Amino acid sequence: MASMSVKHAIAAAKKLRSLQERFNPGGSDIYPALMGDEAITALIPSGNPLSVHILMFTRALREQGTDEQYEKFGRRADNNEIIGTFAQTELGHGTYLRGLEARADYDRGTEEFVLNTPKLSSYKWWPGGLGQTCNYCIFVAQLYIDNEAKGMAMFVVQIRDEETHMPLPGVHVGEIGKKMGLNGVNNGFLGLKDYRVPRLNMLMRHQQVLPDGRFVKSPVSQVSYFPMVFVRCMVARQNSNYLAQAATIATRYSVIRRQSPIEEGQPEPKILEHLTQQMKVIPEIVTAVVYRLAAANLQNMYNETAEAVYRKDFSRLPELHALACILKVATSYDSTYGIERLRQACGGHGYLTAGNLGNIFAMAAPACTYEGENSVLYLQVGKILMKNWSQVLAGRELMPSMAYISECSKMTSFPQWTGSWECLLKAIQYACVGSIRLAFQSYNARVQSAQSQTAAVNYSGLELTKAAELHGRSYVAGNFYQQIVNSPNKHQRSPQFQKVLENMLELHLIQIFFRHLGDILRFIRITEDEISALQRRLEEVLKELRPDAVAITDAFDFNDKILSSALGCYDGNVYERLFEAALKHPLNRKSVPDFFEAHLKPFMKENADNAKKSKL
Ligand SMILES: CCCCCCCC/C=C\CCCCCCC/C=C/C(=O)SCCNC(=O)CCNC(=O)[C@H](O)C(C)(C)COP(=O)(O)OP(=O)(O)OC[C@H]1O[C@@H](n2cnc3c(N)ncnc32)[C@H](O)[C@@H]1OP(=O)(O)O
Ligand SMILES: Cc1cc2nc3c(=O)[nH]c(=O)nc-3n(C[C@H](O)[C@H](O)[C@H](O)COP(=O)(O)OP(=O)(O)OC[C@H]3O[C@@H](n4cnc5c(N)ncnc54)[C@H](O)[C@@H]3O)c2cc1C
Repeated sequence: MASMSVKHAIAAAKKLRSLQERFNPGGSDIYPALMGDEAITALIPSGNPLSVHILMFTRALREQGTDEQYEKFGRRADNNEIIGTFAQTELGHGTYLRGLEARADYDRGTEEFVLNTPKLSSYKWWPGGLGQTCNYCIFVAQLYIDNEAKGMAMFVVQIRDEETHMPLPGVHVGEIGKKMGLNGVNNGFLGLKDYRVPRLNMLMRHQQVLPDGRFVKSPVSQVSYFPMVFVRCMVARQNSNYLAQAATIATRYSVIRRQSPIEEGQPEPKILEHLTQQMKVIPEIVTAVVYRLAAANLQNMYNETAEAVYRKDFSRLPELHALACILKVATSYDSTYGIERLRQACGGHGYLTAGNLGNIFAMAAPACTYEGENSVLYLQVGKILMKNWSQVLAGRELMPSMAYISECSKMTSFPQWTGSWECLLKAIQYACVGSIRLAFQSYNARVQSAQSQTAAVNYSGLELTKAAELHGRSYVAGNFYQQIVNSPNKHQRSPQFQKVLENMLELHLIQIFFRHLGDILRFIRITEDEISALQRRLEEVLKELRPDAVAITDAFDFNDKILSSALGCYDGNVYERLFEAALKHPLNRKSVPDFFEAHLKPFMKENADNAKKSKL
């Protein structure tokens, strides 16, 4: 599997390079080129062993290295002359970066760093492609000068000979073992023992170690986290893709499969005629669209911030960090939940490998963990919300994506309930601000009672997480509302298309309203009649969107090769393809399986003999 994945990954990397040259000639930004990433991802259903090389190794060299270091390492990496990974996580630490144990001791006598993973728990563990594919890595270690810790630093480390691919002396590298998916990625482990690299192998765009050992601190230490921010932005796009693929499969199957008459004596309808099936499938189609739009917005913000950081303007880093966290969490959680819900909507055939929904789930699910485990990133955002609430109390302006928090904070009560889109959006935002206020009261009370900020974050963790989740909902729903209702290119849309988009907005807002009804009722009085009216609208908008479901998923434009699903094939010949796949199973090569003579027959005979004996 690994060699097949590498073969496909090389084909994908060549395709990506050509896309890059087409969309972004000579440029460094791979995102425009990734418009073909659905194809790239589909080429390698067991995961891409070059993903981290492309997404993190090359970018870290470009963004964290000096121009000279880019010339020495980055150009060769961009050109795929060397293959690298991003080796930060260790067997013993992944989230708490200040706890990383790998160390880099500066030797001013030789102007080198001596790299060590002092204990088993210090081994790098998980980096994509590290096991077998890569010959280089970005090695993240605690920097020590004269045995004084200076914080985290990144080092370009060659781990395998470029000709023979043999691990170099002092390098212990290999594959970490089978996973629940992505088994073509060869995630690996790496131990270094007294491994020396020249001083200029430390990436020094933002922080430097001078030949005499003097340390020049980064103006903003968080800029070293930038490679992770980029991938969080990519995850938002990629996981919305996974959800869109699953939604396409389930939608197509739901208009092929017929089951259970709705009226006595009537023929069995397509299962998508059942209202409950519509409630399983159509909201996931809309969620995929909602997150794809939010991810595109985030990517634009990343590109703008990256250019600003290149000019040493770090002002937008905090907002990008907050949004990248919230979108990475929301998209990975909701896509994973949605794909499983869509699998269940396809009955038993949804559980067949030939349906590919299990593999799409296995590809999407780890995004809840890598690039910052979701619950940890929610806490990150919760902390940022506490800082911003302090700004609100001090009457200061907030970052644009949090402006609604200021507005809602000035409302003494929620206006008369109208049930309009603006009303629904404001209700989610108002509930979010109410949750932030309550979280801040708990958090601040703890800080005032002399608890450390870290402890206060931990003990207020449930409320911080709730506030962060509602902030994510507010941002995503607000972005979707703007794109549908206030988009500058709205007039270019046909009335029919605008109506479909507005139906999707209606469904998204009502669905989020019902998902957080408890949170909303905590702060807003809504009558039973007003809630029942929303229930009716939900049923109505599902009915309205039903005729457009296939067209919307066709517009995702995934071909059969990408979907790789007997349930979601464009020609709708589901049963023929399921049967074709079944006949290809190795067990069907022989009429009588080998295990019959070896195991089953003796087992049955022994039981029959025992039964006879017991009768005697
Ligand atoms: C061939 C073709 C290929 C093409 C590919 C096809 C397309 C595929 C696309 C996408 C698929 C994705 C594939 C990806 C593959 C997986 C790769 C996975 C890689 C990894 O997992 S890398 C390791 C990731 N690890 C983490 O994320 C660690 C998480 N932990 C942390 O971030 C930190 O420890 C912390 C933030 C949780 C805690 O930090 P700390 O305790 O040190 O201190 P804090 O007080 O919390 O923070 C200090 C300060 O810094 C601010 N901060 C924190 N993080 C950031 C950041 N990232 N950016 C900016 N600022 C940050 C924080 O807000 C605090 O600020 P204040 O001091 O409060 O102001
Ligand atoms: C498929 C895959 C690919 C990966 N690729 C890479 C890669 O290329 N490079 C790389 O460096 N890493 C990679 N990783 C590692 C990934 O970044 C880590 O798994 C992730 O950061 C979580 O760290 P951990 O696994 O050590 O879990 P831990 O940090 O040990 O956390 C375990 C659990 O403890 C809880 N927890 C931890 N900290 C806190 C906290 N502060 N507050 C509350 N609860 C907390 C959470 O529930 C968390 O899930 C990959 C992981 C996977 C699954």
